[in-house]
Amino acid sequence: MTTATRPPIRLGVNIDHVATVRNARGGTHPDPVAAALLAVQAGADGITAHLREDRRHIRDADLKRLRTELSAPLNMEMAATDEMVALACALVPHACCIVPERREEVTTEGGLDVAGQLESLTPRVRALASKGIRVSLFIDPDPAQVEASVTAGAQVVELHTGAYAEGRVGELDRLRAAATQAHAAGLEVHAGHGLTFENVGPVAALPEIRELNIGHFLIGQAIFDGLPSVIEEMKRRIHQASRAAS
Ligand SMILES: CC(=O)[C@@H](O)[C@H](O)COP(=O)(O)O
Ligand SMILES: NCC(=O)COP(=O)(O)O
Repeated sequence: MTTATRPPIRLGVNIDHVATVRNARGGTHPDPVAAALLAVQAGADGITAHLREDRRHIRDADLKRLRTELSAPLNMEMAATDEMVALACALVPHACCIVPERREEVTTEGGLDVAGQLESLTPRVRALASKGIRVSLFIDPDPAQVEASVTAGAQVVELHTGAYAEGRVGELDRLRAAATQAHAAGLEVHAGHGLTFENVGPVAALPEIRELNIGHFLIGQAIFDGLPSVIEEMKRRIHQASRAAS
C-alpha cells in the first residue's frame, strides 16, 4: 500500500483502567466517561471499553453513558456470551470486538479460538451485524484463526499483540503475515494489547493496519504526562512509523 492509498491509522483509546482506579475506592472518581471525552478532545479516533463478565472495571452504566455522551465511535469489547450479545444488541455501539475471557486471568491472555468455536460464534456475529454493529474478532496472528474469522462473517479482525509486546521472537513476522492474509481476504485489520511508546512503531508500520487499540500504557503514562499529552505523543509515533514505511 502506498502513502496515496493508505489512510491514517486510527487510535482507539481503551479507558478500562480509569474504571479500575475508580473501582478501587468504590466511588465515582476518576470517571471513565470524562476520561473518554478528554481522550477524544485530545485526538483519540474512538473509545474502547471492555465490559468483562465480572464487571471488574467497566460497568453497564458506563457503557450506557458512553453511548449517549460520546461523539466518537464506541468499540465495545466483550465475551461471546448470550448476556453480552443481548446487551450489545440493546446498546448498538459502533463496533463490538469479541474477545476470549477467563475469570481468573489478570488480562486477556490470548486470542479467541474462532476456528474451534465456529458453530457458536457465527450466529452471535450475525446477531450483532444484523443490528448494524461492526463485528471484530480478537485473534492471535494465526492463519487458521484468520481463515475462520472470514467464515464466521466478521468484518474486522484485531490481532492480539500481547506476545509481540512481551518480546517473543518471530511475533512481528506472525503479525505481518496475518495482517497480509486478513487484508487479502477482505477483512479490516486492527491490532492491540500491550502496546507502548517503545513498541508501537513496528506494528504501525505494517501496511494493512487500520486501527490500534491501546489502553493500559496510555492510562498509566497519563499519571506522569497527562492524558492529552500521551495521546498526542502516541498518535505522533503511530503516524511517523506508518508514514516512514509507506
Ligand atoms: C481485550 C483487551 O486486550 C483489552 O480489553 C484488555 O483486556 C483490557 O484490560 P484487562 O485485560 O486488564 O481487562
Ligand atoms: N484490544 C486491546 C485493547 O483494547 C487495549 O489493550 P491494552 O493496551 O490495555 O493492553
